[in-house]
Amino acid sequence: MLEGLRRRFGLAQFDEKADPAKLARIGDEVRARLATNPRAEDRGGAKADLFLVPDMLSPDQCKRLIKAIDSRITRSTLFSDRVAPAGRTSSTHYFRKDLPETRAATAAIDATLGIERRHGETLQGQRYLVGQEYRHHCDFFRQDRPYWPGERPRGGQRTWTAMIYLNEVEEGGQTEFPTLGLVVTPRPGLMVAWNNMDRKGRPNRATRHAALPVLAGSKYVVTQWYRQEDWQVSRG
Ligand SMILES: O=C(O)CCC(=O)C(=O)O
Ligand SMILES: [Fe+2]
Repeated sequence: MLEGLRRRFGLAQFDEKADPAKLARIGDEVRARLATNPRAEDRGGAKADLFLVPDMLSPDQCKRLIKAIDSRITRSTLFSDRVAPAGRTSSTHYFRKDLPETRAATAAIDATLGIERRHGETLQGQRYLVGQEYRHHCDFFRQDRPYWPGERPRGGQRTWTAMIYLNEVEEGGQTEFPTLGLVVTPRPGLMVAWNNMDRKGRPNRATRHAALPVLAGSKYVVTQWYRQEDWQVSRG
């Protein structure tokens, strides 16, 4: 098919690392699991698969994760070339996977979603100070972007995002999903988990979201992104 036609009709070329059939199956499995979890609250409705699950981590676990984040932190980067450099102003911590608090957090998230550890990216922590934010964006990858050849061999497309708030923010810092009409207020231990794909296994733009600016206090979260294939730290 001609490249121009493909682009005009928004048809992505088939890529086995972003395979709609596989992505739809992962979406179905995780949604079915969360839908039968009495602690999970469905907030995505017909537009997206999105659930809230409270008390994923104890207050003590949250405190220890915050301490780890503060111990080693660097300016957050963007995978996307489309978000303005000012669009993500938080700082990031990459958790060592052998630490007990990292293992406890990833085990709890994996078990709740029913996704195997091999699909999980390195667990990240984010810290937002007053004025810091992450403007509206989607977490999925676009195959027509310069970052895709780099992300593709590292496990391919992103499937689910699971984020757990670690503290209460004095003011601001909510996560907003404008298309879903949803604003989530940070609460320690609360997880928000969503499928970045739609039910046909294609990127779901209804999952567009932002971390609203922190107005007072600070905000700490851990974020787990899952990939269609096995996560690879180095390329190959
Ligand atoms: O911190 C938040 O509320 C959202 C963060 C986010 O969207 C991301 O890190 O991709
Ligand atoms: Fe995001």
